[in-house]
Amino acid sequence: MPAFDLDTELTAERRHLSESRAALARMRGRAEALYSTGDRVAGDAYTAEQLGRHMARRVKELADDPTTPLFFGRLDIEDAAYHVGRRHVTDDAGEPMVLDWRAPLSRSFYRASVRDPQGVATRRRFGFVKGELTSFEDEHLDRGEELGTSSRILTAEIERPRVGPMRDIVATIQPEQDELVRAEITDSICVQGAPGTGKTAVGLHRAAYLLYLHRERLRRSGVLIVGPNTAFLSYISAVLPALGEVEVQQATVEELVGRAPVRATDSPAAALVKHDVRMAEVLRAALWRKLAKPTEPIMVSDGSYRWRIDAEPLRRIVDEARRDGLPYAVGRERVRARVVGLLQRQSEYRTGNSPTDAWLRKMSKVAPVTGFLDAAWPAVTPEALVAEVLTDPPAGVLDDVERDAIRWAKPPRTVKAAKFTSADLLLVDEAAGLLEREPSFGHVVVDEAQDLSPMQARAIARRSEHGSITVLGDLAQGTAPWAAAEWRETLGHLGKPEAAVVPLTIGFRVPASVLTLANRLLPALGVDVPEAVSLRRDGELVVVPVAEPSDLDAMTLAEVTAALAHEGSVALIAADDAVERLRGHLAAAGIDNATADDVESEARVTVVPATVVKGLEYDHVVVHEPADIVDAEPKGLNRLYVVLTRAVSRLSVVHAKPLPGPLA
Ligand SMILES: Nc1ncnc2c1ncn2[C@@H]1O[C@H](COP(=O)(O)OP(=O)(O)OP(=O)(O)O)[C@@H](O)[C@H]1O
Repeated sequence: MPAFDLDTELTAERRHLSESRAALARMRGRAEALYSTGDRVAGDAYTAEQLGRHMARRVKELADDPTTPLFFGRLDIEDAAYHVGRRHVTDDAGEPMVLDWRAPLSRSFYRASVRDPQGVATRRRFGFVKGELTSFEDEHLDRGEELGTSSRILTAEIERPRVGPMRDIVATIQPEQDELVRAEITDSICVQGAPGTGKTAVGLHRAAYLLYLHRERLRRSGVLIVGPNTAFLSYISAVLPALGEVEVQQATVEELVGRAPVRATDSPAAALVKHDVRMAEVLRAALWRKLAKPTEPIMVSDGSYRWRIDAEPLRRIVDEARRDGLPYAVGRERVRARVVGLLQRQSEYRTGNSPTDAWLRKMSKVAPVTGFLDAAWPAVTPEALVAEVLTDPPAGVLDDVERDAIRWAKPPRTVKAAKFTSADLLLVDEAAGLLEREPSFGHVVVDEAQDLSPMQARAIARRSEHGSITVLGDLAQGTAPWAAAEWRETLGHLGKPEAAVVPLTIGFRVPASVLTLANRLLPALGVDVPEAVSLRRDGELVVVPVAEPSDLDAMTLAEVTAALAHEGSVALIAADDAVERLRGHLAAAGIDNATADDVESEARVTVVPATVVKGLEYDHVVVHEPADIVDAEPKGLNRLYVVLTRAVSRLSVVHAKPLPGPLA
């Protein structure tokens, strides 16, 4: 017989939950009241605006989502009980009722063990159904009891059906994940994890953790999440707001570098050259080649005076600015300032007066000075530099075949009229980085990083130069032509060669039976990565061979229909060129279906092109003709590995052609 009565205990916990909810509502009420009086109490318009922004964010942060539990755990430490939840809740006297999961004390909720109890006598996990507290589970660490991954509540959380966008995992972060989430802000880390090991979850929770611990610093510099496509970004978009973090930017690399619209596409050969790291060298050389040794003096008439600077000091100024390693445009302004400085010295010497600011401004723009600059250190725009390189790719770094591959067949008449491809915009971004420094984020999380090209990685490096990064990926899921085969090189391009590579191996998504099938592909993928071990013993795998190719679509439709009999989301994944046809079949059969971008859709079936499904997950996945998915691209087997590892509960593989080699 336990020392306490379960019902009484449950009732007490429910009471604490409702009292905490009420306290949170009062906190929000106070924040709202302050928000609405903000402009009256603030001294001036600027302070009012700042205060208004702060309070608006605070009000948003304090929103209570009735469908998620306000707390999910409790620690008993030396006769005191601490409830651990999504955010701090205090009573009217300021006493804590719920501790934020990121608070130092909460760490023990995730890390304490029998071996290292960290002062915790009992750890309690709560079970919830639709926001209602329905059960709890105790581990008496002081009595040597520990559940680990056999916790019923953890199992239920992992096995729950998936609907809608990704959810947070604060209630069940595992120790190996927690170590990454709570790594120091100065640490850049690279997480190599098999499918479904929680890489994305870890990255997002680390962002939330760092924002909590270093709020002021990161508010100024910002936190950025980089994902592979917009479908993925909308899938993860709800996680940070649910954790109270509403000010994190999310973008694809294309969006980061998208200063002009994409108006053309590259041939595969051209794209390969443009994504190659040697393009950085090509652009750098093309830019600095523009400097010319000054050979003429500068002569400026200024009223009745004439000033002169000889070619020799001008050469020195240019050389020094070059040696300082400044970005190009900054160097140009440095040279201008030094020239004006020399003119100023002459004027002071002759007139005995310090010149005015207006005089200095005038001198910096007089024709002899700008003429000298235009010859010795000409102004250039990033677009113009790239246009120049693509019009006539310089020899030296690239071979003739590569130069031909990227040469514009028909150069545009003006730079403005240039039709840039998405790879060109990366080059423009690289060029912009040579001209001026990008402001750096405080922390950047990069997901699916195995697919970054060197030039994409450099675009991210420019935005995280003074911050740290969390790199998430799986070499086995690399599908881009330039996908990494090992992490060191990518980390070098990302500007963090020293980042530790840490593996995650416990799989929370894919059931063991499905993982066993997908793992058969691993030896053929040409990378050396640890396999995931699935925590999930449930799950089903069905392979449906179709004898008559003309029956393939109908059999696929039948599998989707059968899947709908179960709870949860259903994805039909096919080679990209089959997607429209299959959507047509579903529509004709009256089955409502959505595209992967549309996370708000009510439709239970999503039809996803194989090239878009990375990072996503569905309860039931129907894969249509794997051989076509493999044949569609050079890294088709890697793509198939991604596709097969999207299923949370059930996977059906429907095929008329023979299954690809390793699966047959
Ligand atoms: N500690 C955990 N508790 C409960 N669920 C978890 C935990 N860790 C991960 N999950 C769940 O497992 C699933 C997979 O996680 P996530 O998408 O982060 O994996 P991933 O490693 O990024 O996968 P992929 O490589 O396929 O993109 C998600 O539904 C996530 O919520």
